[in-house]
Amino acid sequence: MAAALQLDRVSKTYGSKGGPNLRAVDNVSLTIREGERVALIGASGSGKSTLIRLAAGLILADAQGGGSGAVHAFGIRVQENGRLAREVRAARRNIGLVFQQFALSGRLSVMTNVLVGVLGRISALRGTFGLFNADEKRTAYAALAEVGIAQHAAKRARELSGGQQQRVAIARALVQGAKLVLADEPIASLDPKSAKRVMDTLVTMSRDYGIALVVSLHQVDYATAYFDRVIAMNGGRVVFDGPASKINAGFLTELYGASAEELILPSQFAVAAPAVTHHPSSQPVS
Ligand SMILES: Nc1ncnc2c1ncn2[C@@H]1O[C@H](COP(=O)(O)OP(=O)(O)OP(=O)(O)O)[C@@H](O)[C@H]1O
Repeated sequence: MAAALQLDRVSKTYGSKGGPNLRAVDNVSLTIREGERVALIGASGSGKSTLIRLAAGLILADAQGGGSGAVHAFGIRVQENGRLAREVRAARRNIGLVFQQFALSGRLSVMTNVLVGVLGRISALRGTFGLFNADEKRTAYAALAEVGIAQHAAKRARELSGGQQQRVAIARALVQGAKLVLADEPIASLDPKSAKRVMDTLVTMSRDYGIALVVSLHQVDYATAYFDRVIAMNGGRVVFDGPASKINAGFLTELYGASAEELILPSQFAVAAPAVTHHPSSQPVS
């Protein structure tokens, strides 16, 4: 069975005017299995966002030759050796993105934003003119109901709160039929209650539909509350990849020194247990 995501010796170097180049991701190899849920943690600037963008083929890895810099999703090549793969569109069809920036089109309705998830499957012409059929609309509405915001379907996306917008992005990934969801700091800048709802929704979706999930998180407390496997990055490298149960304050200080502090929530913000519902009879909404 092909891995949901496979990275082979992937690096990304950013040039800076007058200064030294910065290696944001340094020779990372990792495998995420189908249906697996993984939290990606690390202090600010450790390379989490860059890694997620590389995985989605939104940015190109360094060209180093020798089969390095290869990214595959479900066995389909996304990029290799600093070039996007010819089959990248097919690979992306399986990948849902839940990103804070460029997530939604604020002036379009919530419903239309979710319908964008269908675009991978319908003709470009029909998509351009927004000609979605009744079946597609029903599917999109069902996905919005699934993430608990069907009542906002007709509103413009920008009228929704940050947490609601993240749930629209999750509904879009469901409609898309994504088998892997990459979420880049989906709860950054959300209040604790909204953050919990977004995390609950992501994990419920993953459990119910067997969707692999990679979530970058600033706060380790969410990583340990919601995930079995944690990948920790520092200076562009993977410094830990293992069970969440190993992560505690002492271990984080070993990994990050003083910057461990920014990863640990003050106790008044302790993360409540996940409210993850399981519907064994659920059918994919797509
Ligand atoms: N487009 C870019 N050009 C130049 N440098 C960049 C670019 N994007 C990221 N970097 C640098 O690469 C490093 C890794 O950044 P990245 O955003 O991946 O880290 P992060 O772990 O996601 O951080 P945060 O938690 O603050 O989002 C940082 O030093 C950052 O300044």
